[in-house]
Amino acid sequence: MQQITDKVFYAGVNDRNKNLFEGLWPLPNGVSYNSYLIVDDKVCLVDTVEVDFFMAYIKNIQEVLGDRRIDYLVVNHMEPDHSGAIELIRKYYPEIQIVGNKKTFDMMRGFYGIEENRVEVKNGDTISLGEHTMRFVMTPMVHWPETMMTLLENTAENGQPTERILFSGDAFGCFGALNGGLVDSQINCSEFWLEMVRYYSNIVGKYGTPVQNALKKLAGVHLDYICSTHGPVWHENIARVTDMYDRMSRYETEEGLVICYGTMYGNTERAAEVIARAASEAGIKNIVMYNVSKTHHSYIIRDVFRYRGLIVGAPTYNTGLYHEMDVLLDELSNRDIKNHCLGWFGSYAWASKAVARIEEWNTNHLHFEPTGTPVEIKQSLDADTTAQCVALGKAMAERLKKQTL
Ligand SMILES: Cc1cc2nc3c(=O)[nH]c(=O)nc-3n(C[C@H](O)[C@H](O)[C@H](O)COP(=O)(O)O)c2cc1C
Repeated sequence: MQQITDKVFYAGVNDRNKNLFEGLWPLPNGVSYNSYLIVDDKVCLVDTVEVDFFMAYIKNIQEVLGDRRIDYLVVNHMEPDHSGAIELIRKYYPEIQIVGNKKTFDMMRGFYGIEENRVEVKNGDTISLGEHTMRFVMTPMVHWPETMMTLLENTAENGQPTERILFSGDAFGCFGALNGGLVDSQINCSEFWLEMVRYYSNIVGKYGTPVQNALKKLAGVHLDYICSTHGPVWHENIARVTDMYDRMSRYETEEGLVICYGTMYGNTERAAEVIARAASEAGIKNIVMYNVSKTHHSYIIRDVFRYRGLIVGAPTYNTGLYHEMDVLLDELSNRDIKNHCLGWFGSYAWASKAVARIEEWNTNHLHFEPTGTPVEIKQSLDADTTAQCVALGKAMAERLKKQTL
């Protein structure tokens, strides 16, 4: 049994079996589905877990509660990795009242056919559990329309709560199973920071404005714990994770460059090496390079959220753009990323299309600031195109050094 405060317990589970979260995102270190129990005069369960883990989950709950019944189930988020166990929870606790907002219940009807024992809440509504009160904060599109957060406050005599716990749904969550420890102060969090960026950039990244709106609603509220639905409970690092969310949702980046290329026979790759060397010589320290066919795109997208500069290059393939690069540019376009510079290059053997196609992606979808002169390499690098690659790397470095976008 894992306890967070005198009244709040952990009931979640770890998934070290799944290869791809949402069928898309690699889980090298697994993932946790977090669920919490508030045990006050009334008992409240906050979110559930993916249904495959139900037997482990119900044992966790019973370990905390014994035969005690659960009065409420708060559903902060309807994504099935958190709502999947609702139907089974209702079988064990048939009188449980489900707390959600109007959109939660629209989805609950569609996903699970549940229409009864519902308590509908709006932004700012409260439910008292005894010594603690739950306050509901609507945070639509972080990252589904029904998303909300639940702020648990103790009922202080002078009206000023002395303890606040935010059950934040997927916000502030990250990939990575919990290996024994739960609260950040009990564990070495180093592996979680980049995984939080990867989680945010790939899954929530499109919704910067709704995240900013949510952060505004929480501004000035002193929090003692943030209990998200994936990864550690934040206690010591609350300022760090809220600052990370603030910066990521404003698409704020560090000085740095992602160079990403597709290649079959190495000519495009050689050009990427020349560009990287030139950017490095011009003073850029943070340069990461990826072969788009080798590295899962979620890691590339993560680093695009970290660094302001992006240079992409790929061969022409069947009168189009090398497929993996097309896919990556589509994925990046889908995330409404702002405040970035883009350079590009490509190679071909008889009729070039790659460079034009990358430019189309940028003009029509990405809208990054075009930086440097694109380079087209026929068959292999020669002195001319080598010099153009040097110029492209240098131009990007100079642009990144200027800071403002
Ligand atoms: C299956 C295939 C399709 C290709 N299609 C085209 C094409 O439509 N137009 C063209 O100019 N070159 C085409 N090429 C040639 C490559 O674009 C060219 O050799 C390029 O330099 C390869 O870059 P790399 O050495 O980085 O793999 C094709 C090559 C392959 C293997």
